[in-house]
Amino acid sequence: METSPHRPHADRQTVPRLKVENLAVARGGRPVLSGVNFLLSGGEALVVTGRNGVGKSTLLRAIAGLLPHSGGTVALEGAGEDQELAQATHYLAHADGMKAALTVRENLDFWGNYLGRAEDRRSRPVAEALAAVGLSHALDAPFGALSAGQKRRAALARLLVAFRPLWLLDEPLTALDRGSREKFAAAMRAHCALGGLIVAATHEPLGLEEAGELALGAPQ
Ligand SMILES: Nc1ncnc2c1ncn2[C@@H]1O[C@H](COP(=O)(O)OP(=O)(O)OP(=O)(O)O)[C@@H](O)[C@H]1O
Repeated sequence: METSPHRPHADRQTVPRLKVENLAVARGGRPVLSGVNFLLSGGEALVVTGRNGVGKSTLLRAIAGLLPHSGGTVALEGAGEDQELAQATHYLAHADGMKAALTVRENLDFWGNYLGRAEDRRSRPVAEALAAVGLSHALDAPFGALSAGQKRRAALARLLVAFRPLWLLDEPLTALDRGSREKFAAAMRAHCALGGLIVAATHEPLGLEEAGELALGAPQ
């Protein structure tokens, strides 16, 4: 599957490139993906579509290095000196990765420090990240007391508190209302404008008109 997404304005000085070549992945001993090819450069987004069970989450997990490849290669070039793909990636799946008893601020402070926010000037302060997802009012609320959509917004703010060039997003819009979706679309556009890359699996429009599409076939 080949695709060449549209390329909006990005910081061209250190343009990272995600190169996926002839990728094949099996699950439970059964081939799920084969012959997946695409090239994504800093500033670009790719939306992965396809029916339930076709392998969208499998593709994201394989790119993140969480599933072995039965063939092909995944390489992130130019993300930073000696930077491994894992250190250059935010992988957002269904779990929120937050502690219920800690406040939203405490959770995001933890993640920002753990993920090395000080290492990149594009990392955003916690208050700014929460404003970007419309959750400023919940800064000091325990994470466990948030609604499903608010929890998702806090998880999305985690992407912003420590800049990492590659975002792998699995159904990022789950539980978000319309206003939150628009805010997150703006955050994704801002990430691309900073030279970031986004690969997102979704059944719903992300609000990124310039994104390329990788339509996985062979419905299960
Ligand atoms: N842990 C597992 N062990 C074996 N097979 C699995 C496992 N997880 C997923 N699969 C299989 O891999 C295939 C791809 O699953 P995947 O979750 O990647 O699909 P998807 O396109 O993301 O689906 P959805 O739209 O429902 O989220 C499916 O046929 C599924 O049954």
